[in-house]
Amino acid sequence: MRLSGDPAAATMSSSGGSGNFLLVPIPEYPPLDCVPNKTVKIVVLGASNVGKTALIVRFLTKRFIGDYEANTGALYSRKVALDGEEVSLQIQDTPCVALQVNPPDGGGRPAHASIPEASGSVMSRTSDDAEGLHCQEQINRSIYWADGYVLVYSITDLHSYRTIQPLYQHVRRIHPSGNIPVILVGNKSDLLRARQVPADEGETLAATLGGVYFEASARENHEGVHATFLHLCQEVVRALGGGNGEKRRGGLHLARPKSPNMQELKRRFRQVLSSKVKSSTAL
Ligand SMILES: Nc1nc2c(ncn2[C@@H]2O[C@H](COP(=O)(O)OP(=O)(O)OP(=O)(O)O)[C@@H](O)[C@H]2O)c(=O)[nH]1
Repeated sequence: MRLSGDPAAATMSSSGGSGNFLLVPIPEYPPLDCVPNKTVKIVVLGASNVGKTALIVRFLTKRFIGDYEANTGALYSRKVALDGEEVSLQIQDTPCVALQVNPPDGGGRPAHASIPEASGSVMSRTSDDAEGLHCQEQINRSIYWADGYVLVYSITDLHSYRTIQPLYQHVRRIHPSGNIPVILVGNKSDLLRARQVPADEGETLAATLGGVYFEASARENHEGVHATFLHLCQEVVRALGGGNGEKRRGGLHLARPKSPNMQELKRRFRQVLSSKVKSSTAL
């Protein structure tokens, strides 16, 4: 990935929030700028707090930003050079999905999946399906829209790992047929001492999903995150019938960003300057 220059981090006072916030520009291309009929649409899915946003920010800016406002599901559009071809990459961040642990007597909410019907009928606000997965309507729409899927769990959170299988089943209910490129990411690999999910469990699960497993750390390592998104983009282009099948050299390079839309940034990222930093400067 090549970013022209290093996006300047800007510190701005928040409107309505408290204190200063560090904003990292994520340059955007308005969708109409997208390269016609060469668009790769990716959605990043997973339980709460696994690092979905951090992975996207690391991929797009090469930086790790520790804290964000609650994930509301932003869409990022970038032009990228993929194996020598220019494509428009759209990455949809999503709010967390929750695995409801249904009471043993099978009580709890009716098991139904509000999946977009071919007729486009309105779906219920949320959907609970047989595995007790709780998805907001916007997540179902993102699943419906996307060509490729990044399923994320944290290696430090067994529950987030257990969410992956029902989440994949849910994706399959929305896309019952065809090849849906999927990668499984075990994030926070820098927290080895807090590991709850062995790497081979991730490998095994990825194999059952028909995808590839990547262990990554949005905090520590840009290359690993880049390789993750590169692999999925190549799989999506192959699945969409682009290229002639074999993996070509060239990799993935982000095009020169336009000037960031700071108003847009205000809506996307905020990082409360950590009290540690303040107290250390106060010493
Ligand atoms: N140590 C470590 N912490 C990480 C890593 N990635 C994310 N985090 C932290 O995990 C927390 C959640 O990161 P987010 O990117 O907001 O996770 P999310 O999945 O978008 O969270 P939701 O808003 O709950 O959906 C933040 O405090 C991050 O700083 C990582 O690779 N290593």
